[in-house]
Amino acid sequence: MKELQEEVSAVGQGRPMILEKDLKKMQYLKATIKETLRLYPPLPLLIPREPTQDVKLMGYDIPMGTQTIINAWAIGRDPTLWEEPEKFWPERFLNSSTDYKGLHFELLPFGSGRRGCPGIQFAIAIYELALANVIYKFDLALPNGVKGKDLDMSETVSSITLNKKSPLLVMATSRF
Ligand code: HEM
Repeated sequence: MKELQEEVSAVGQGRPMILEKDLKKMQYLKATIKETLRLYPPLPLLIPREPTQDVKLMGYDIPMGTQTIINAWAIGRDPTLWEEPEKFWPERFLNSSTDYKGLHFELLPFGSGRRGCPGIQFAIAIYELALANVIYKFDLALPNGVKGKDLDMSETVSSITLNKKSPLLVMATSRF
């Protein structure tokens, strides 16, 4: 959080708002969003697919028409793909070309291929702009002396989306 706020403050320089043109200077913000999407993909099982022909994949025979589910949540936490996969560690993306646009199969929050998410650019622009401005304008703290390490980060799936099991309570104090 400290690194994120320092980066956003350095770019904002006391101006009233962070604008879209500022975002390209915020590498830590982008890494933080990637790390969040790795650990908590909003559609953890993407959308089911059916192969249009018989496929042999990694030794498995998948007949045409089989409902196939891709577990992006599990891929994002696979210890053969990620160092310390359970750790929230945005720095892993700072000097890495890995992104979520569907070409790096270890990070698939928006799926991949011709049925991949067409809303990706819009979603990312909104995520970046909203997060940058919240962090820029407010100091955030947990209420009642709760420490970050004690926060309940357990998850649940309702319908097809991933949700936090218990609500996140945060105190926001205006910075200026
Ligand atoms: C953080 C936000 C979002 C996430 C994580 C997300 C994720 C996904 C995923 C995983 C898929 C299935 C891809 C696949 O099976 O390969 C999908 C499909 C889709 N998304 Fe998104 N999405 C987001 C935002 C949006 C937005 C903002 C829009 C529209 C403005 C959108 C429109 C669609 C549509 C229309 C499809 C179906 C594409 C098709 O079947 O051809 N999504 N999305």
